[in-house]
Amino acid sequence: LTSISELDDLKYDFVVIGGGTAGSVLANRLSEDGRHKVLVVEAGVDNANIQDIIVPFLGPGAFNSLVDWNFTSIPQTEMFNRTIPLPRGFVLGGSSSINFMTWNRGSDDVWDNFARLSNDSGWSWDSVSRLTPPSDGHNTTGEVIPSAHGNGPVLTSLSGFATELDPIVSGTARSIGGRFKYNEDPNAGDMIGTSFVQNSIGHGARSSAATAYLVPILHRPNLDVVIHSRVTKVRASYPAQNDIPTIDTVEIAHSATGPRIEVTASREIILSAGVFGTAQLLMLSGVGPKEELEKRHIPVVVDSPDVGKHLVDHPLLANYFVVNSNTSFERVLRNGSIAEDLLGQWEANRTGLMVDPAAGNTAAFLKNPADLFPKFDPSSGPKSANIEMIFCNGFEPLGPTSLPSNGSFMTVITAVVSPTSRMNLFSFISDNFSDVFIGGTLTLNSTNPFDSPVIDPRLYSTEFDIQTMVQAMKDVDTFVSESAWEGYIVRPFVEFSNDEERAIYARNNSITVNHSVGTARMGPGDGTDGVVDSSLRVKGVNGLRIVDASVYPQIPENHPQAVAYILAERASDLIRSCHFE
Ligand SMILES: Cc1cc2nc3c(=O)[nH]c(=O)nc-3n(C[C@H](O)[C@H](O)[C@H](O)COP(=O)(O)OP(=O)(O)OC[C@H]3O[C@@H](n4cnc5c(N)ncnc54)[C@H](O)[C@@H]3O)c2cc1C
Repeated sequence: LTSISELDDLKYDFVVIGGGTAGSVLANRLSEDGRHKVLVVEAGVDNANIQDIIVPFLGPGAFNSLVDWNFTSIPQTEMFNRTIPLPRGFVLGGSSSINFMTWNRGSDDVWDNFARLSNDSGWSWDSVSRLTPPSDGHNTTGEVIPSAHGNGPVLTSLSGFATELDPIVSGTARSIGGRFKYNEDPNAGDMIGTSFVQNSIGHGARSSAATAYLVPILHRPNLDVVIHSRVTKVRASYPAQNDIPTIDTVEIAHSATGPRIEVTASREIILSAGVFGTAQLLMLSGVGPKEELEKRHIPVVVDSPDVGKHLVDHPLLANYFVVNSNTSFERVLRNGSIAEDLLGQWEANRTGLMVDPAAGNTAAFLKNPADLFPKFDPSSGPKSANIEMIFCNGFEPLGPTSLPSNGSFMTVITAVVSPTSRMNLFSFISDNFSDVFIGGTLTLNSTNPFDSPVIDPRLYSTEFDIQTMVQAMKDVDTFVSESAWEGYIVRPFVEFSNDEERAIYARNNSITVNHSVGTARMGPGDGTDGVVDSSLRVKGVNGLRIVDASVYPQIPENHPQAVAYILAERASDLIRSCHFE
């Protein structure tokens, strides 16, 4: 449905707010047995027939377009007051429809850590992906362990277009070993090492939550999906019993000034509006830090101090090298007719450069060297990294540097994947938690649901984060100085003589990997630590759960979309166990 005026009945069993990554999974699982009426309310547009979404190489074309919310951070103090773009999917499938498609389930200790932080052993290591053959059908022996993969509907595969970098990177990892050792399959429980990248791609096209979970079930008579419709508030329709209100009503609008329509849910409302939308909607509905709500004259339903706190993302830096190459992909970015030919090839038989995201076919997840921050490792455990490097066969325009008009390039993307810009200041020095909170925040800009919230990820707000990025830059230099790279690398695009120069460059040029999480995090029991309990129920009310990346109790040290799918699959089981006899 394209308008709320098309809804003929305003009463459902379940209402899912947001038809994004997690919301699409819930829509599917909750409507599966046909006995419950489910409504999905999506603010954004339809995902069908949008070329930048479907063709993997064209993915970045979706940023800053009509399928992107186009959020921007406030000026970042530790980045010379630069503002950082924060894209999010404004479309069915949500961010899974516009992301870079890298597929990491996380190490087993990411999941064990979720279980520890929520005091719920149910959050354990599990599998949800199905591996399909790469588009070029190449022999993948030694690049992936098929038995480590499950049978969920999202199609995942290795790259379908080999690049000259692939054998150099994997060969270097095998010869250098140590921190850079070769890892046959990063999705088999241990992420550490250098591997071939798996993507949420099947048969040369993006596999998103919309294509895998939502579109195939749109015919179900007990499911309604309405797009172009923004939820502006959730509330209780009758007085609280035992002081605990039951949230059962969703207010929806097309525009800031347009009429509000109310829909009720007899069983549950599930908030899956993503890391920015969910926290904003909670606060607009009176669930949030008391002082923040009172400042905006919003009646307090629940004083929930963690709403909008602990926002954290992975800082990203593009490291460029001038290389000897005839195949690096910037020729496609510079010349429209080459791009057209490659698109023609993709349309004809789903082969060629367009079948992969330009994100690179190989990546490494590394621990910091032991002497960088001795005895301090904020990651989830020994199989989770501090640093990621992604090797891209061309110039990735990620950050303020524009594509030079000539020359061939390699980009090595580096990221800090265990950032500490999320903690209390002293929490990692001793067990004495301090009140000095240094994590990122999301707060309201106004009470208008159509205004963007104020987003402050506080990138590089700790010494650990900036020094880890400097280490990552030096790790790249170490890796590419091995003999396998001789004759290929001409020179680094930017030369550094010391770590101070590296740190300044990182602060000046970093963006994020778009992995924001944590604004409504999960906490143990019923206490005020955390917005939701380990079953993802909002503390202090009945009838409302949150299922999306905002509930992660710690940022996973990997690309987080697969974590959202797994989270939503388990949430569906939890909800079904309460309501499905
Ligand atoms: C540009 C980009 C690149 C990324 N690259 C990768 C990658 O390569 N690999 C990886 O693993 N992860 C990647 N990620 C991260 C990953 O995609 C997200 O973490 C994940 O998809 C989040 O899922 P979600 O369900 O929490 O939110 P989303 O998928 O963002 O879903 C939220 C949905 O709610 C809707 N919504 C919001 N507010 C409202 C409202 N008020 N009313 C109605 N609907 C609303 C939104 O329109 C959206 O559809 C990337 C993200 C982005 C943005």
